[in-house]
Amino acid sequence: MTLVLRGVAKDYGVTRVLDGIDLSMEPGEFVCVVGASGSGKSTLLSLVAGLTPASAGSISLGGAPVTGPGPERGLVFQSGALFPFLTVAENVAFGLRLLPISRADRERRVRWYLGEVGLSSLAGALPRQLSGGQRQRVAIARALACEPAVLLLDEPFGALDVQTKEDMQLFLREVWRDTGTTVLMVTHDVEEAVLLAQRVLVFACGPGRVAAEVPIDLPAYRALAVKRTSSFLGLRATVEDLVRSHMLTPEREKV
Ligand SMILES: Nc1ncnc2c1ncn2[C@@H]1O[C@H](COP(=O)(O)OP(=O)(O)OP(=O)(O)O)[C@@H](O)[C@H]1O
Repeated sequence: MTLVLRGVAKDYGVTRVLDGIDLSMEPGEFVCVVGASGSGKSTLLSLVAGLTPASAGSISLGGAPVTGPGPERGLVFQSGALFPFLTVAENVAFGLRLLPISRADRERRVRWYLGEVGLSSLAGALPRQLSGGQRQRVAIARALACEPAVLLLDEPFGALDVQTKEDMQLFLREVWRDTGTTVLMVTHDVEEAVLLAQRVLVFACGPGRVAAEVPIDLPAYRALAVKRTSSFLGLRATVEDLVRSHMLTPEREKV
């Protein structure tokens, strides 16, 4: 399903925080959004998730307008936000209760996606018994279990240590290739964006908008060693420079 945003804007009170967002994502694409704090990156995800309505413009998925949350769009936040009193398997099964599928199919999906994120042996554990990386894996499995056309990720690895973060980045690329789901991911981390995405959108502030788009023409298979190649370092520098040059609000730029 193609995700299309046309002229999307968002106002909070009298403040326009996003303006003129045009974006089209083909099925199976991986796009990362980077940019200054407050440039509206999370707001963009909330709009696509249907958690809040756009003030102008249109958002559609597979030709159908987005008017609220739906199982075809899975959302994962930085904190994972698991239900603390449900086991890992129950957390993964949670969203499936809303889908018109049989109990056997539900159980099959929970088993499959727990296997996919490497947590089958922890199916009966509670979230507090898991590490931060394991909790994020459960959150991703929970979103994937609904087999969404689009996976929306908001800084999913922002709270993890460097080593765990790298493991999760490689894991996410694998899951993306296995499932063919479309991924729209917000991150502060330019290196992460260049490692994961097929193209990177750079947001600017005041109001939030797409200031630049950088295609990431690295090989489809990316091991961590790709980070040491000259093409990776060049792309990272390009995106970093763009982020920096669009950090200032127009008012500050005049000073
Ligand atoms: N519910 C809300 N009510 C009022 N203003 C809001 C609300 N949510 C976000 N904003 C404002 O909208 C702007 C964009 O916020 P948003 O969280 O989308 O930015 P961001 O780029 O994701 O920032 P960060 O990188 O710091 O997470 C900010 O100025 C923020 O204060």
